[in-house]
Amino acid sequence: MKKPPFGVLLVNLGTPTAPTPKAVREYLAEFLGDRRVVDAPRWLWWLVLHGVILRIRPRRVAKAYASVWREDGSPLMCISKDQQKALAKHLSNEYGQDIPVALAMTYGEPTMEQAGQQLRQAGAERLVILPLYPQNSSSTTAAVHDRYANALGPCPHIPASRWITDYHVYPLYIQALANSVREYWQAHGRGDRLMMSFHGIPERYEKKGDPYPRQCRATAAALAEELGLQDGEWICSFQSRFGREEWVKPYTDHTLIAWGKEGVGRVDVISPAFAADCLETLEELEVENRETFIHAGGKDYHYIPCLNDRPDHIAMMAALVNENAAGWTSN
Ligand SMILES: C=CC1=C(C)c2cc3[nH]c(cc4nc(cc5[nH]c(cc1n2)c(C)c5CCC(=O)O)C(CCC(=O)O)=C4C)c(C)c3C=C
Ligand SMILES: [Fe+2]
Ligand SMILES: [Fe+2]
Repeated sequence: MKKPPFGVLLVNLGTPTAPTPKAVREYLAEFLGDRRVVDAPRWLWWLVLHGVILRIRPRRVAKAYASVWREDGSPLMCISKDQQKALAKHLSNEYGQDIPVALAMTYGEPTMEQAGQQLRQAGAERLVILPLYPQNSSSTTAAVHDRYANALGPCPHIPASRWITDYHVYPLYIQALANSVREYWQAHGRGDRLMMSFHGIPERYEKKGDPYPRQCRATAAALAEELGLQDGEWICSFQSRFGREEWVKPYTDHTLIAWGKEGVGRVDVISPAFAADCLETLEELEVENRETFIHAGGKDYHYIPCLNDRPDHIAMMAALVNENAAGWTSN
């Protein structure tokens, strides 16, 4: 077998194995136990997490997962596997030989160790690591970095590796987003306003230097420009608050309430922080926030899906990988 010039490690967040309180509890324990996600003092946070949050939240969140669960599993997992297969096919066609692409999740399975073993078995000695987070955050991208470093802990020979820390204004990313919005408008007509709703983080994290909110605002501005939108026709907002402290603003739900009261007729919503549809888009954005807007007096609410395995999204990933694999194209 001809050795591949490199392998690709795709990484996303992870998701429960089943839409049940038990599986959600296990998932949240690992996710929320990561100090990159919640930076509170360990002993205090451990008490709150295990003593309060993991006793209450899993039941409610499991119901939300059940409402979006697919026959083949959690949407985030199913779509990530589709992306992995499509990227492997795309790159293998380009190179005329198999380019191994492994999928790892930061929390749960497949683990970084499992993905690493798969890449080793395929003969990959150099890796391009692509965390599927367009914007770089300590709570996501840095957590991938920690897990990757930990997984390499026992390795006597670490592979050459190149990191894609973010692609928040990468032209092919912005173009793929714009294509999906234009196609949606062609099929369903166009709303009065376009809301670009990103997963939030605590305001405090931004003050400590987390580049994520700034990069979200830059993605939104670049997409607005690509679509030729004027000020007042679009907004960059933040969703999915967790806990009691202030998160980055403006909040998606508060904005929708204000717009509903103001008499905005139709709003179109896209979420350019997510490479794949997941609980936060399919339940929170598509269902909960629709109700919020309509209840406040809004008339019509349209959710535009994530890029998922759209060919222009996969082509964008391939281009990013190729740029980072420069000089590695032969054995
Ligand atoms: C876009 C990237 C994400 C950032 C940044 C992010 C920060 C962040 N998230 C939490 C807490 C939760 N997030 C939850 C779900 C969730 N978060 C992301 C992505 C980002 N999170 C995704 C893709 C998902 C969905 C996973 C799925 O299975 O579909 C959840 C779980 C759901 C719930 O209990 O409400 C929590 C909790 C924090 C605290 C944080 C930054 C500090
Ligand atoms: Fe999150
Ligand atoms: Fe949520």
